[in-house]
Amino acid sequence: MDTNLAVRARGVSRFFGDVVALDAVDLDLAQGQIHGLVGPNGAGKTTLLGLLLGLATPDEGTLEILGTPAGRALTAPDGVAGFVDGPGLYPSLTARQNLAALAALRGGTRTAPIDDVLHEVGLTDVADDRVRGFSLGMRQRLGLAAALLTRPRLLVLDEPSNGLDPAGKRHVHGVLTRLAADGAAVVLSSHRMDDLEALCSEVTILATGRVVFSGPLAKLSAENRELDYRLRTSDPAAARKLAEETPGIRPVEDSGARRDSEVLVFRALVPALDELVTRLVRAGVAVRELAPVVSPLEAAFLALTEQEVPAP
Ligand SMILES: Nc1ncnc2c1ncn2[C@@H]1O[C@H](COP(=O)(O)OP(=O)(O)OP(=O)(O)O)[C@@H](O)[C@H]1O
Repeated sequence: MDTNLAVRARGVSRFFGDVVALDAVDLDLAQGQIHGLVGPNGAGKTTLLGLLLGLATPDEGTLEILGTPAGRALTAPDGVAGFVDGPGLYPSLTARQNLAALAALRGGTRTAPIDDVLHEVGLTDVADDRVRGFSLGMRQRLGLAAALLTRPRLLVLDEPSNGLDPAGKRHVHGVLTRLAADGAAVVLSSHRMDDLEALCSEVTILATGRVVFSGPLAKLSAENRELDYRLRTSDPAAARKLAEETPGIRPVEDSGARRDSEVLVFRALVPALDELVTRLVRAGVAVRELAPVVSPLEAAFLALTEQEVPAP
């Protein structure tokens, strides 16, 4: 067994009647890493996270969590915390009382100080307010605080950025990054590719219950993959002409960009892109914006799950 792995799944399947929610999933989650889980609706993300939380057991395959084979009993494995389908909270209790109730359930000895976790997720000011009046984002943060209370070595989160405003999101990202830096494994699902790219070192892409990619985000980089790019310059006409003359640059006509638009959209590999930028600079054309229309992760997601690329 690889002791650096927080999770090792081999051939894990899970069925709901005729529905194959997970189909022979292999997954390695390393300690000290934040791992993103993406996939279209119904791909099996929540089902997989539920297995890690002990909410269900695999119908086929083997699953090791923090070095222990997942048994048949439906209990959260020791050292694992998190939630799927939103955190379970008592609405009539305050944030602090919710955490105290959870700490009492855990025996109180192995938990982190309540004030510390409230501070960590930025809920100190509303610690004594009833959860009934909390927004979705505040509930998400309290759910995270509840998970942190148990000092998890594996944190499992389903759409943790749901309902968070930009400041709340930054807060949560900071918490997760610190947790991973301290050696915990974090796995989270999200439909927000920008969140995953900002946070995760590794991703797994699921499609209809199967793993279609799993590995470092860097492996999905633009190096070996043609992407669509948007280019805005000080001289759109000159830029268009230079792009047409540069080998490997293909204009994308059906992208919604009009001929007279200031923005040029084209498809290219990175070396052709480098060449075009060099030619623009040499011709005295200033590059004001050059960016992929969709990020490398989103492009891979769309390609691997066979979804249509939206027009820019
Ligand atoms: N309790 C259940 N009973 C029957 N079918 C289920 C159950 N839970 C999940 N499924 C089915 O299993 C498949 C995977 O569902 P799951 O919720 O894991 O997907 P998901 O990737 O989390 O989707 P979403 O992005 O919409 O949350 C779907 O076809 C779903 O309908």
